[in-house]
Amino acid sequence: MKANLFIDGKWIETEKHIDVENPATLEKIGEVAFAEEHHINQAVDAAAKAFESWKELTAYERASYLQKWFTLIEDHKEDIARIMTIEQGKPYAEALGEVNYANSFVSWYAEEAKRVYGQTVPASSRQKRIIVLEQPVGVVAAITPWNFPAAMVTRKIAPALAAGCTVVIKPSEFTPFTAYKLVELAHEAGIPEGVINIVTGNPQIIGELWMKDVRVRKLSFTGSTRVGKLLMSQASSNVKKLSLELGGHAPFIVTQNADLKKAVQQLVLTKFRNAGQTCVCANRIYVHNSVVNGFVDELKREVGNIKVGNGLKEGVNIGPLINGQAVDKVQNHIQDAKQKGAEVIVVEQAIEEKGYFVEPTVLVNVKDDMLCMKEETFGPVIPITTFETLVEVIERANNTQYGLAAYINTQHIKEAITLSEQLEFGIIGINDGLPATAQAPFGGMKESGLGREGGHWGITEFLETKFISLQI
Ligand SMILES: NC(=O)c1ccc[n+]([C@@H]2O[C@H](COP(=O)([O-])OP(=O)(O)OC[C@H]3O[C@@H](n4cnc5c(N)ncnc54)[C@H](O)[C@@H]3O)[C@@H](O)[C@H]2O)c1
Ligand SMILES: O=C[C@H](O)CS(=O)(=O)O
Repeated sequence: MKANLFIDGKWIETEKHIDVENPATLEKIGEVAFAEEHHINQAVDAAAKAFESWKELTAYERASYLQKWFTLIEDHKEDIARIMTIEQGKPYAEALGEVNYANSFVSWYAEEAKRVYGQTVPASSRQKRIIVLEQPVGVVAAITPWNFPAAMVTRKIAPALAAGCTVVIKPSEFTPFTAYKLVELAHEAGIPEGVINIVTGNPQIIGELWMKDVRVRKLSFTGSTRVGKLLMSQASSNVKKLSLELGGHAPFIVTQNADLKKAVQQLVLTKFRNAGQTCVCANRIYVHNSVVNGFVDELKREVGNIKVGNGLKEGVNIGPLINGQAVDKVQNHIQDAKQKGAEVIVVEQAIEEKGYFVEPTVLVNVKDDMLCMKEETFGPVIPITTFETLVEVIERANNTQYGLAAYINTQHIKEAITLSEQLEFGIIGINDGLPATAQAPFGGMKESGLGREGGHWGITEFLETKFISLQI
């Protein structure tokens, strides 16, 4: 595979390239363009020029372009899913699911474009009339991660275009081909030149240039909290609007009133999706001490059915991690827990290939001072600890700098409501390990980010509110 830059409606060759590897086989799968400084600035030139006409289209005209893009993504979803599995590693069925999830944002925002309403406000003076408009913010810089190479792209581009904004986007250099394919289809859908521009290269240089460019009025970033803080600092030089979707460290609480079989099913769903490489996966499992033995027995039965391998192979549930650094981090968390007294239960696998694979691992008798209880593990590791009271588990679950997702497993309504209201997280799944959906607000508190993606919340991130006072 090969991808050139796409700027102002044209594919642009570059002298330098970045190799992209298949994390399941470690083979080179292709090379992606490496943007020089003038390309990075040209992308903003193109987006700024296109904004002047794109913002003047009616919401219905923009919606029509998005609908055509939706149809082309649907027609090519198998190709996109295959690209994703080869460059990111997730099993093909999961990749196909992500393409459908990604495309649901395109269809949702094609409709939401038509519901960007203004307001009139009763004036306190008889001589005045108050009108409130919502207008597109302008050129958006979107920077996206490798773990959801399609959904994190459309979750930004679709609402931005629907609102009347234009976009310069930099996907992760680990998984660029999915994003380039989506942009190719947007071009095929007739979305005018300059409305979407995509570059890859040196992330730090691209970020610095876009953050200091005053024509870029909005940064929409999804990635680690570390990089999010860096970009936030750079963006402050010209007070850019910010949407930050950052790291998470989700608690997964199983009370004494939980349906243990269902709780285990939801845990496996949230934990092993994308081999545990999701911002909302359960990272800390708190089980009431009266049910922990039954829970662990049920979990062992469920995890014992999991198969690790190349995501293109039938029956594989978990693919490789994205790179060797990711494997080292996960193994470090496992060794740290073991040294501090955890019991390590590894689900042995017969893995034929030499990729970045990690076997599903359950850690029992986990203590709060272990690394896996404080840092994003981002791998197929389930640390289990116990608790006595709701007050205790709420305090321990909230004792983190993150605030993205949390999970509650109980059949007791009062417990569910009490926990939901007191847990400091932007997304709460009650007996639901997979809450994310295009119509709901996705995002976090504390160091998990700013703003929301999805639903009407997602389009307001790309709008400026203007107050007009008319003296008559
Ligand atoms: N909250 C969410 O919705 C969400 C979704 C997916 C992933 N994440 C988080 O993202 C992280 C995993 O993704 P990742 O490893 O790609 O994160 P990352 O922060 O390393 O990279 C994210 C993007 O930022 C770019 N980048 C890296 N350094 C940069 C710099 N100095 N300036 C500008 N751009 C830079 C990368 O090339 C990539 O495109 C995890 O922490 C995960 O929790 C959060
Ligand atoms: O990891 C990041 C994604 O946002 C997870 S989800 O697919 O949106 O739940």
